[in-house]
Amino acid sequence: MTENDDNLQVPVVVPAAGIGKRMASDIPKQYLRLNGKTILEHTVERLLSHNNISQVILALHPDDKYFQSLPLAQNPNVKTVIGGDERCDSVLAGLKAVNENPDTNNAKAVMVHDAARPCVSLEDISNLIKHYQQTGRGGILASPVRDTMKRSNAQQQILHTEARDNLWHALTPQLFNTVELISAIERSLKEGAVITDEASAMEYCGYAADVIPARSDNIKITQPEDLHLAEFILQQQYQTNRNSSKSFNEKA
Ligand SMILES: Nc1ccn([C@@H]2O[C@H](COP(=O)(O)OP(=O)(O)OP(=O)(O)O)[C@@H](O)[C@H]2O)c(=O)n1
Ligand SMILES: C[C@](O)(CO)[C@H](O)COP(=O)(O)O
Repeated sequence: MTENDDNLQVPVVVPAAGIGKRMASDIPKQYLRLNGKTILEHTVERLLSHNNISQVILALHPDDKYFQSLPLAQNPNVKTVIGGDERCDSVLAGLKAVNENPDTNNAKAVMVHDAARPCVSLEDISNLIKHYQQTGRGGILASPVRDTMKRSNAQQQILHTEARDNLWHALTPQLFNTVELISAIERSLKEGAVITDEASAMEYCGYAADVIPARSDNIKITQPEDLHLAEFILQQQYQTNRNSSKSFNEKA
């Protein structure tokens, strides 16, 4: 069922219950600050600045002691649930809240976006939503692989070179029919399928899933060296926005 409506509102589940092991920081990486705000705030504010997004459902760690001190905690458009042991568990908790919440349960489509991806562009989100509206098919933002890709054994001995045509980095948001995605994740978990993103659950259950070409600077902040890169990307994006709003005001 496509929803050709410019006012289509798509709720977003944001898994934010991780502990950031690979970041090796004193606090969960989503609460590290870049340009004066936590990564989580950057991400949620970016999402809520999109015309088709008015509800964010955050999945938080059961022992999260940081969120309540953020202004986000007072935002009526931000709801929270308790996440789970794995990302997919956190996503499922958020999806069930979308399906049960009267503010969001009439939405046929839902997006899932990592808290650790604050640099996502509004245009890419628009492209993902337009794809769903025009085709009725779910999809994921993805960036084409640019490097030669090698497959090795556990001893890091190269086995072969992977063909890289039609090979993509899966990004987020990922957009799917809410009920179908809940069903796919539940079945995948029940049957022990390895799912590291929403599309892998949909693929496992035979649902359609498309890639929508997107910017490669929609990075997932994972390791320490990602922080400076993300800070630079965000600074560039905010500067571009300032310049465009300045030139708009000068023309007005
Ligand atoms: N049980 C989990 C694990 C991860 N996440 C979220 O899923 C997103 C992507 O996961 P990842 O980058 O792996 O974050 P962490 O799991 O925190 O990182 P690490 O694997 O290094 O511990 C993050 O926003 C993270 O907070 C979650 O909500 N629940
Ligand atoms: C969902 C995701 O960001 C797509 O690339 C990725 O699979 C998350 O993996 P992680 O190991 O939970 O960071």
